[in-house]
Amino acid sequence: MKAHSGEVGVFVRIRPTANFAQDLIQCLPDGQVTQPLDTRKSHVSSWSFQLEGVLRDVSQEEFYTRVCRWVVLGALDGYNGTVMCFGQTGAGKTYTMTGSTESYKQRGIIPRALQEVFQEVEIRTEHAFNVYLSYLEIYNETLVDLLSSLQGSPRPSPHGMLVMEEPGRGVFVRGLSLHPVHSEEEALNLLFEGEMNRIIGSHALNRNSSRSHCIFTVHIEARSRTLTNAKYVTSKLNLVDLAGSERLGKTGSEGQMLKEAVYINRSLSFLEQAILALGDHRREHVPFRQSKLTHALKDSLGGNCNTVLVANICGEAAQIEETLSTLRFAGRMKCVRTDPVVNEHTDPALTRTCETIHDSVNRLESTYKPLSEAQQAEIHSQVQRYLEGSLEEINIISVRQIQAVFAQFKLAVQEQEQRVKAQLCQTHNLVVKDQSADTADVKVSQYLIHCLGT
Ligand SMILES: Nc1ncnc2c1ncn2[C@@H]1O[C@H](COP(=O)(O)OP(=O)(O)OP(=O)(O)O)[C@@H](O)[C@H]1O
Repeated sequence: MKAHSGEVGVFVRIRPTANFAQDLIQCLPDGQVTQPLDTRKSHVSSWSFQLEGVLRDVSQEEFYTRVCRWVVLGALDGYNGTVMCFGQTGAGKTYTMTGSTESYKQRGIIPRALQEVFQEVEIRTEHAFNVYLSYLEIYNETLVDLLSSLQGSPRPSPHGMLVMEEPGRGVFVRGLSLHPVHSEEEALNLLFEGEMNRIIGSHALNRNSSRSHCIFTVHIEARSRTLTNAKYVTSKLNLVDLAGSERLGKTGSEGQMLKEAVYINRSLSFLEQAILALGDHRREHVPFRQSKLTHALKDSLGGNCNTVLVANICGEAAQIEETLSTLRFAGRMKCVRTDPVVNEHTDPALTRTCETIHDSVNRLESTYKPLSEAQQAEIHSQVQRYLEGSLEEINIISVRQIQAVFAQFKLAVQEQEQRVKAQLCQTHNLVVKDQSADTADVKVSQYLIHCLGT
């Protein structure tokens, strides 16, 4: 079940209810929602939403395979990916994203994605992968690093954490720790560490209600082991568990919980405004900076990203208002366009190394190329001037030239020999003819001829 390219994939997951048979909101696979007759308060009893699919009574494994797997595999190919769970409190967002601790079979999207990533790293041997994790919590408009307690985490910045944007790097959180992981086990340990640090509260609709938005990010970098170019790809896989919207009357939140609920509802409303603007192609401005959540998710909602929204709803008729509100949000998300492209980069250090190697290979090649006539004449001239003393150094840039210079020297020595021999022969003849010449001169000439190998 893969969303069409250029569209956000929107899926509905219905939390199973105890009164499944009579109490269920009818939610058909094509996005039709109907309300049971006896709970109708108005005459509108049927709504229609454009969605990828409605999943009811599916196992965690099937849900992951049908909805998320393609986004995870895309991240290994260099595409950014986002899977985000949205819905009212208690609808099953954390169950979907992290899973239940009750059994291994009930593990959610994050542990399954980590397993998939490391299985693929083993299989894709032609690439060297670097995997890093970060875990961000947004609680009451404050950014919290859920992994800051781990060894090796940077000391918290005195200026606090901040959502920032840089060309080429996109959106990132300054001060958020990034942890290298080399195996599924190591990654799961970090996930559990972060889970322990999350802020959980208890209210009428959920005993373990997340009081914050959480963004678990898998950062992937892949370099080819076979190609010696400086290109490499990176991606960010954002797995987002949003805090649940809540009707304050229904949850009965008070005090700190009430304050949290107000922050949660306000930030979700800003998220909805950003989604509305993203889906309206006539609007030039998208209000991402209204909240920390929308700012942190700026490059993860649409644009260069494979995006999936999971709309978690409760099956009970009593939750119809909240369900419709969630489905309206899901419908708006469907209007958001995406344009995923592989994040390819060039390593400047490696580029320089490659250029140096390339230059050396070129020089080595040119070094063994035969010399042209002009080059040979130039070397001949340089050697002559060097021998005469008018040139101090011979300009040599290749092995071929060295060979040519030696050849010229050999020639010069041979010519010199010829000249000496000729001179000596002349002198010898003179000596033979001129009996009056000094015998000592003759001996010197004979000695020289012997030395020169005649
Ligand atoms: N598909 C499901 N199958 C079985 N149990 C589920 C399912 N969905 C949710 N639950 C159970 O329902 C309860 C509430 O779910 P969960 O905590 O995931 O909701 P939530 O949407 O994250 O709520 P909140 O926004 O308050 O954090 C949990 O006990 C969870 O195990």
